[in-house]
Amino acid sequence: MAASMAATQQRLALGAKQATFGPAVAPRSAKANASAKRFNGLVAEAMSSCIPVVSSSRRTAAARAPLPARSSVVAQATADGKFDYDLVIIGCGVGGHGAALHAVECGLKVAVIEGHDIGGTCVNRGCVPSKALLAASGRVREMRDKAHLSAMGVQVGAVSFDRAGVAAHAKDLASNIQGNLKRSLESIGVDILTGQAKFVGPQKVRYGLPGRVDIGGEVTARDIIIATGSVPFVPPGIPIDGKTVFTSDHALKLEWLPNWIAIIGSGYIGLEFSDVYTALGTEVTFIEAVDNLMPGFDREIARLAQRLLINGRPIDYHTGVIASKVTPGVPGVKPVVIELTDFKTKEKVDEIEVDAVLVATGRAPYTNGLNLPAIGSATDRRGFVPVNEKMQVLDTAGKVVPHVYCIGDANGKYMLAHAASAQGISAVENICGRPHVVNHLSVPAACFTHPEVSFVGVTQERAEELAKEQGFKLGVSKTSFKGNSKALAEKEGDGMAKMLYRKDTGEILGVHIIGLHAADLIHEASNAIATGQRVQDIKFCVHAHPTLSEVLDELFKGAHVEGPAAAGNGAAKAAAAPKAAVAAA
Ligand SMILES: Cc1cc2nc3c(=O)[nH]c(=O)nc-3n(C[C@H](O)[C@H](O)[C@H](O)COP(=O)(O)OP(=O)(O)OC[C@H]3O[C@@H](n4cnc5c(N)ncnc54)[C@H](O)[C@@H]3O)c2cc1C
Ligand SMILES: NC(=O)c1ccc[n+]([C@@H]2O[C@H](COP(=O)([O-])OP(=O)(O)OC[C@H]3O[C@@H](n4cnc5c(N)ncnc54)[C@H](O)[C@@H]3O)[C@@H](O)[C@H]2O)c1
Repeated sequence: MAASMAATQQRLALGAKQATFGPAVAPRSAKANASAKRFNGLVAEAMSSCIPVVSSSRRTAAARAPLPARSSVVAQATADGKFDYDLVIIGCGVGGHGAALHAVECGLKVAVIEGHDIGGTCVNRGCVPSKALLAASGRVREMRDKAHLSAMGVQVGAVSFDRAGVAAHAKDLASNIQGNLKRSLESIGVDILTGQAKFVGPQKVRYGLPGRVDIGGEVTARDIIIATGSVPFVPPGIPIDGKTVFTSDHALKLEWLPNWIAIIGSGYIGLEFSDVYTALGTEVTFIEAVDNLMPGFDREIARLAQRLLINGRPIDYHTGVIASKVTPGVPGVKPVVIELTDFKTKEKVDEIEVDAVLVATGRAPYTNGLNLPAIGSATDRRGFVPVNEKMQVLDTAGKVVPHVYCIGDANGKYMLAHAASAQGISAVENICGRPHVVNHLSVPAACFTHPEVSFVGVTQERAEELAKEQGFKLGVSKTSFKGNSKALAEKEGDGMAKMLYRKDTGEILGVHIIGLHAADLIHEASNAIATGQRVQDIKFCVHAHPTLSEVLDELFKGAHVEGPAAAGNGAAKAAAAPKAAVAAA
């Protein structure tokens, strides 16, 4: 599984390289982009329109911007002549894309049906453009940090940036990567069908675009994967005007930089945008329903994150409150008014005025319109498609619907891009008759702030509960970036890593990192969990010096397993290695 995932990623990287050096490079200037749009309907509509948001009271059924692209494809039947395709994937975000690549590798005849833009949220309105904004604004922050630079003997003059240039970087990157994804599918013979798809019966899907008789059709497939993703969730009482009150969909366009922005929600999106905004000179006020900021993170890591990412920056916060009513303003003329209500008592506690509001309160599945009753299924009350651990869709009685799978944000298991892709690969494995289950506890997560925060597995709070429930002794090992030569050379000693493990078996339960390049560092831990490596084994692995990865090396070496498991295989393997090397020589 890890190998096929890596292979998929390699193909993605290859696609990117081809686009960079090959003839199909997307133009970078705004003018050139404009002309490219005329030829690439997929890109054009994606970039110029906003997707619907889900309000808690009403699901916006408004059609996504129409995608004038390919009309219906006349498919040649599968080998047995029974179906048009072996596999049809509804939705071509990163989940659908990953599944399609793996399915072709497994010899299946595949079509994807995409209703809006290839690449979905991640490429067009998520991971990719947000990381471009973080990269550019992070550079501004770094170059303006005179104290940090002068401590290394470096002086810089005034540092300026061009907002439109930063925005163009994000837009161009998304457009490039969207093109790469599309080409990577076309090059291996995946049919890309355009339109919103819905079930019209078992193993049969109809797709099309409102008002476009030239686009659409009906296809049959032996297996179908639903990969329709998610859209921003907006709580009641918050009207989105896209100008002064907006979601990440609008914020990523960086159309203006308010002097003061309130960010509702201090999760991934809130934190990453606070990093972008404060680096570019905007003051931030967090409004968080829970009593502490970053409630989804391990408490100790969240406290340090608060010190590093919040306290030293122009950020204040209100916790334990919700924005019960928001009245949009007019940019530069009239402020936005936010009524704050105590989350527990429901009493109005305050009113604040800001220039803009970013709503970052989670995401809702985009699953309406799929017509699940046609296959005997229905979404749960939050709109997620119910699945079992093999990603097979369940019917209203909880039984497996044959030949239908759901992956990614639409099933709500873990709303991350790489989780969607891993689930897609897993579903294809199951379709091919090789039973497979994704271990979500080995799926890493990262927040790309400066410094980054990353983790895999459970928090310390959850690990303590597990230790009590299951009667084992919990081990906690910690290291600091302050003792790491590479981090100190970079004058980036702020940060820590923490590992939670079972003292009796050495099983790794969770690893949390905050510090320079934490998002890259976490993979040694996530791979260890995925492959069942234990502390007593991994502590014998050798890390290059001086590297940040030694933060993890120390973390593993600092762990102590007790009892019979303590010796592990590591010592034995380490002792055997020289003999093996001699034998090989
Ligand atoms: C601002 C932001 C930043 C993010 N950053 C990261 C990050 O750094 N790392 C990370 O791992 N995750 C990140 N995420 C989350 C990540 O984007 C999602 O988890 C991921 O995109 C989910 O992939 P998916 O394939 O399930 O769905 P999506 O990417 O949402 O794709 C679903 C696709 O299905 C299409 N579709 C929907 N209904 C139909 C239909 N009926 N017929 C045909 N097509 C349909 C949609 O148009 C869409 O293209 C971020 C999200 C946001 C909003
Ligand atoms: N780096 C990444 O991997 C990355 C980056 C961005 C987004 N994402 C994904 O996108 C999804 C959405 O991100 P997000 O930050 O919107 O959601 P989130 O679930 O990470 O955080 C939402 C926050 O909003 C708070 N909240 C909810 N309702 C509220 C209300 N009415 N008033 C005040 N606070 C409220 C919650 O307590 C929580 O802290 C996440 O599931 C995440 O997986 C990932």
